[in-house]
Amino acid sequence: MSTYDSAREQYAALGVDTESALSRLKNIPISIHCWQGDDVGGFEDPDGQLGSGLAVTGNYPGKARTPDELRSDLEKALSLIPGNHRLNLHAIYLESDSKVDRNAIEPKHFQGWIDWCKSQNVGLDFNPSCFAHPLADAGLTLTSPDDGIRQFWIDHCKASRVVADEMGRQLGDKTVTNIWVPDGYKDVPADRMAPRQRLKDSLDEILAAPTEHNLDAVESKLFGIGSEAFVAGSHEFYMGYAMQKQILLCLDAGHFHPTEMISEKISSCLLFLPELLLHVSRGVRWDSDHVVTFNDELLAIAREIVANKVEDRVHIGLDFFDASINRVAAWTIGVRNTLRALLTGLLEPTDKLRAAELEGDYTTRLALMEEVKTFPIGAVWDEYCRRQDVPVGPSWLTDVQEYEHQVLSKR
Ligand SMILES: C[C@H](O)[C@H](O)[C@@H](O)C(=O)CO
Ligand SMILES: [Mn+2]
Repeated sequence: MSTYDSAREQYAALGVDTESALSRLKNIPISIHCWQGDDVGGFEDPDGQLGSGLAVTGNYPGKARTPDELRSDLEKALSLIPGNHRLNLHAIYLESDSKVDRNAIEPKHFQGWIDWCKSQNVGLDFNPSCFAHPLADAGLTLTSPDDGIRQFWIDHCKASRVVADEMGRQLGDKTVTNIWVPDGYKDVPADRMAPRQRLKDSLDEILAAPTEHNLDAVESKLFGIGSEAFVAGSHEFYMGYAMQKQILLCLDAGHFHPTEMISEKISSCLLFLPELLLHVSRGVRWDSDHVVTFNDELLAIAREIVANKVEDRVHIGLDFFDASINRVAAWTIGVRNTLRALLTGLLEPTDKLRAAELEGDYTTRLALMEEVKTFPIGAVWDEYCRRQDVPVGPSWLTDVQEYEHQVLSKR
């Protein structure tokens, strides 16, 4: 008997069908963030500085310097990840022979990405980039009291929605467009209301035009480097805004107090919002954007999605950037972990756990939850990788090392 057949029997005895878990997993796309591939650099300016509270540490050789290099690295990662996924692109990854400022971006500047996504059977998500720009140096974009600066960023976000709508149209899909702005203050503000009023007014203007192939999302944050005392786009702000407009709220796992978990928020948010976007990340003491590991919070996030059967309402994006390790490996580790966590949730005996809970039998609930933790999820995962024709176990690392030797080390 194969290890998979034996695992299937073990799960079946608990009332869990491994085959239906695998077919559900196949239909859950992960939106893979392009920015892990080049340390959030983009292709506007090779010497551009990141800033706006975003920081990437590490100097691992071989980062992508051009769109073609980034696409080649993504193709390598995709070949090691089971399933069909999406690409999450920032506006700074545009392609143009001449300088295009952010307020002038057009779909044509992203045609190369759209065509690549089509060729790879990959969906596409988008983000205006309200950072790493002289007009963001003061740390204020959509909340700026300077009308000219504020209008510039409003126009960038409007243009981004036009780009996203066209991406969705060409790919026969809906593009999720996520707005995150760094705006805040290092020290205690004298006025918390006015910046938030300006943010609300800016968003109202940005979202006024209807789109057909685009879903809007807004992302909150507790604090950033340089905005330790106040961030205009707080959780309460965006939760209220998303509810009022019935748009997507983006929950980034690194954007809350370190003991505050987004897994706990998913069910509450979905009672009041149509859909959610997640930025699955891993903060270590702060919003440090480490590669996601197979830890308790990742398991809890995945479990909330599949146990509640809300995978069609929760868009799963990744958001980490580690420049201290091989970047293709970073993607591969993060996406494989996220899928493995979803599979773990899909293999949970949810019906039995919920029945025990309803009967007030918390002993059975706890006992089953603990026993299932050491069930052979690895054998089911390996079977999934085998069926999807991607490397089983850690053998993918040899592929990445070979790619590093042949391609990355020559950059
Ligand atoms: C580059 C990303 O969009 C950015 O990380 C944002 O999503 C964020 O999480 C900022 O802290
Ligand atoms: Mn994020």
